[in-house]
Amino acid sequence: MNRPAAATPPPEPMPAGGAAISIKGVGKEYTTDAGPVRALTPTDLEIKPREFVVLLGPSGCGKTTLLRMLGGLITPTEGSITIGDRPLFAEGDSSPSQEALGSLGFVFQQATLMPWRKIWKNIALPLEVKRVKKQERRRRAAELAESVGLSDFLEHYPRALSGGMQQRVAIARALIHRPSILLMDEPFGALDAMTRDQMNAMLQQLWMDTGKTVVLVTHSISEAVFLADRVVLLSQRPGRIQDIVDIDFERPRGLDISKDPRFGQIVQRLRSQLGEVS
Ligand SMILES: Nc1ncnc2c1ncn2[C@@H]1O[C@H](COP(=O)(O)OP(=O)(O)OP(=O)(O)O)[C@@H](O)[C@H]1O
Repeated sequence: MNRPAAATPPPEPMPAGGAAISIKGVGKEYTTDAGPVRALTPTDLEIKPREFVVLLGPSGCGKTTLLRMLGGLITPTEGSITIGDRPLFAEGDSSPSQEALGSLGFVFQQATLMPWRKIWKNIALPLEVKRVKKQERRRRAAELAESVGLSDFLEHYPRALSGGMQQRVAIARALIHRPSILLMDEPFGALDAMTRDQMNAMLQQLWMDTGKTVVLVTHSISEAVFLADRVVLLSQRPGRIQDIVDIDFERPRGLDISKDPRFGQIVQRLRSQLGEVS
């Protein structure tokens, strides 16, 4: 595994003792031709600065819906979301505050790189939009490429990279504007099991090195227990928080932690809870 270096600067300061993300009564009902679809019941959750929270739950329980609302990509039907001390959505807002959006980076299941752009230019794309000078874009892209173990690929094109490497590029791209919070929607869901394990180890190290707050959605119970400080278990649609499980294994966690009997017990507990609701 490529062990990333501690390259990125510390995240933006958060209010002392305050939450990184505060979710109050946030719910979502989609309007469809067949009528309203309630995806998420009004939900409260506080996420601490530098915390690693994993959203876990059965298919269709509203995990992606919640994450996309945190990312300002869709509007809550009710409730409010605050990022640090900045409202992202106040109650009744129909669009997110641009100021709060600056604290957020988003990683999707697909890397969606631009095939005609070199890796460093893919990583630096958000800075190009902000008209940052080329030398500075190149410097910051190289720094982040190092932190995700891709220093040797800056001048390559995406086609030369495996799926896991492309997802590393997507993570670097999401971090290039120095957000304090990283939102990840099944980022490794399309990868094979071995690559996924490596990516989880890389992500844990990156999180430890950079001090970001991470919210990650997954279907995988073992991935959730390996990565999380807290697993937030959502019930079947319409989603609601069914349980919150603290995971207190020491960091860094090695991949062999899955052999620890206590790891197995937590996985089993979550599995039976998921079984109860699916
Ligand atoms: N744009 C939309 N319009 C209408 N209904 C939607 C829309 N997006 C999601 N839904 C519905 O809302 C519910 C929650 O979807 P969501 O994608 O948030 O769940 P999920 O837990 O992320 O599912 P999965 O694990 O399968 O990705 C589902 O029933 C889904 O069909």
